[in-house]
Amino acid sequence: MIHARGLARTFAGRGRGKEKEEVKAVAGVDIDVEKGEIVGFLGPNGAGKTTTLRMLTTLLKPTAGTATVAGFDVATQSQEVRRSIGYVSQSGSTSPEARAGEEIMDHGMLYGISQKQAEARGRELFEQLDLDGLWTREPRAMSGGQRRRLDIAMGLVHDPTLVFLDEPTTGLDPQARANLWTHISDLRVRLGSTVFLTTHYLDEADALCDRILVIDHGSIVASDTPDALKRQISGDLVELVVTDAAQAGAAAELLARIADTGVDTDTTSVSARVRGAGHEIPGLIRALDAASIELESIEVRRPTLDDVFLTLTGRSLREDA
Ligand SMILES: Nc1ncnc2c1ncn2[C@@H]1O[C@H](COP(=O)(O)OP(=O)(O)OP(=O)(O)O)[C@@H](O)[C@H]1O
Repeated sequence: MIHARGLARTFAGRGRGKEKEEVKAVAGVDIDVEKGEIVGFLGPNGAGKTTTLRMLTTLLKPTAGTATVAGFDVATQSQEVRRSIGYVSQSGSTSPEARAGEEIMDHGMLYGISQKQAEARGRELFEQLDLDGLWTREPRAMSGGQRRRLDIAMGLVHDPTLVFLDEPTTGLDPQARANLWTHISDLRVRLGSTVFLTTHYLDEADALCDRILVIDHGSIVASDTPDALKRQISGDLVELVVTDAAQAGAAAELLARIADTGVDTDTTSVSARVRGAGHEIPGLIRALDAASIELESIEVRRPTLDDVFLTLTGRSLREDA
């Protein structure tokens, strides 16, 4: 559905001095997305997510590389690409004064479907996306979650085989986000859609996506299932907090015996990654006890996607987001 090779975009710097330098927003990415996949495109602010999405949706010309989307070339067949895809931008596309139903019908007709078809399809999408009873409501009088679902309905009214969603849940409360995840997953079940979405949220990518592409500084640094990415991290994070900072060194020595990585010590806190921590912890506690090291707490944490990101890029995605 999406096949990009060496896709790149450079922007001319507009400022003075260092700001005049070119910005390599996307530095030559290869992307393959197959039919029916839900793929998450993840990365911190400024990593190149929106620029890539805008190139794939033909809104921005690449400075190098090639891409086919839904079987059409983004450079030479932009009309065909646009007719085959739905694109829901970060800001949404509804006008606050229009009525929701009119908006969706106008949008369908813009894509060349008849008024009758647009109304039938629009009403069907309202039902599927829990927007029943809101056909004549103005988008400005809707909740954030309802407005975002209306944006998605607009992106789907012409039955695209491939949908691009740019940060679909940013700004929504946790319940509205989880609700939207269900609707996005349903798109594939009901319509067989392929979904390519950008997100800052690791939990979103984890819950929703079959596969995750991580982009950092314009390059793709990982592409795999959420589970496989998490498996790349060796071991659970074990963190001990000792009562007396003077005993941290001795605790670090004992932790080092079972650790798969170096041990980090910060005043009273001592941590390291330990493979199979569940088996190793009882012995560690006995050893600490025998050495009369008093613990304030012990915590074991399974690897998260944030750990994957930290390992790949040396930065925490959560901090950046
Ligand atoms: N029109 C432009 N002119 C100059 N630089 C740009 C332009 N658009 C984007 N950039 C730069 O390209 C880089 C990538 O931006 P992009 O919007 O693709 O990142 P992003 O991953 O989508 O970020 P965010 O999560 O904040 O939306 C950034 O350094 C940005 O400042």
